[in-house]
Amino acid sequence: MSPVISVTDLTKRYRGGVTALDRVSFSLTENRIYGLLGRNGAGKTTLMQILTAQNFATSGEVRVFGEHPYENERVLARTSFIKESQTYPPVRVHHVLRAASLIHPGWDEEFAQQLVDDFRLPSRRNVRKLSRGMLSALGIIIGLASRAPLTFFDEPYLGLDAVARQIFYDRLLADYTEHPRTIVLSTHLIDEVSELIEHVLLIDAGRLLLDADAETLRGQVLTVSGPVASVDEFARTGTELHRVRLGGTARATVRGDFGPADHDRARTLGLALEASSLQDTVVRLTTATNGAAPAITGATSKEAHR
Ligand SMILES: Nc1ncnc2c1ncn2[C@@H]1O[C@H](COP(=O)(O)OP(=O)(O)OP(=O)(O)O)[C@@H](O)[C@H]1O
Repeated sequence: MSPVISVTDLTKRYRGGVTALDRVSFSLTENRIYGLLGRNGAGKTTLMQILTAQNFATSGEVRVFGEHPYENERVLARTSFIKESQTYPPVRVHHVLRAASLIHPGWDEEFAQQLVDDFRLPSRRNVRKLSRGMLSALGIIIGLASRAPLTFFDEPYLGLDAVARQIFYDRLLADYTEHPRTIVLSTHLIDEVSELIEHVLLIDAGRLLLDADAETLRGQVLTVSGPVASVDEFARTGTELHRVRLGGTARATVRGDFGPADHDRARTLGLALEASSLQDTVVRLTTATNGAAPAITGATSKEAHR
């Protein structure tokens, strides 16, 4: 099966010397939900802009549906990109939705109307008069109802309240289950989307730090706590990412190819053990060695140290 996206050695340098992307390589398979994660300025938006032909690479190869995306109607018609702070012409909401329906061949009008109701969007109001959260809801409705085979959401929920964000997650998951497609979701609200994400891409300072199946990753990063000597011993079986010490006890986040035998050993050592949350893993990996933590790449638990 050919990948939906294939990126090889992608580098983007902006004028002024910022390297936003530094030899990034990965591929995305169809019908998965990808989480594109990373700190502010990591390079996420730049990457999505290049993949949707809204920005140019300095070097490297990008293929979307096997083709170059630039000025490529075949590719762009199958792609939807919902940006943070998306702007619209000053027309009524239903006119914006009508325009979106004409651009996207997979548009589902009934679904769009249902989402308008769900988000309580005033469809006869001019978009200039929408609140910040309502504008975000409009982008989300377009992103979902377009049912594009490849959909990017770049921090789509600026100003959106917790209830509306939950509606977004619920509708996204339900619709994705019925109409599988490739979704790339960039967000800082990692805890909120951790159940949604099937595969994680973590970018830090322009470099791909993590390319891993979310379920596999859950077993690879563990937090152990107990007597310092036991924590020391357990930590030697992997890479220690973080440690907090409290008197004679310690709590450490350790990354490794752990299996049932390691869990048993932790118990024998008198340690409490839990899987690290995705948010914790991302925080620890991007701070472990001042952003220079070893990369974990590949859909399996194989690690590639660079
Ligand atoms: N047009 C530009 N000219 C110069 N530098 C830019 C430009 N656009 C982005 N950058 C820089 O490139 C780097 C990556 O920016 P980018 O917007 O891709 O990050 P991001 O991961 O999306 O960040 P955030 O999570 O804050 O939205 C940053 O250092 C940013 O300042």
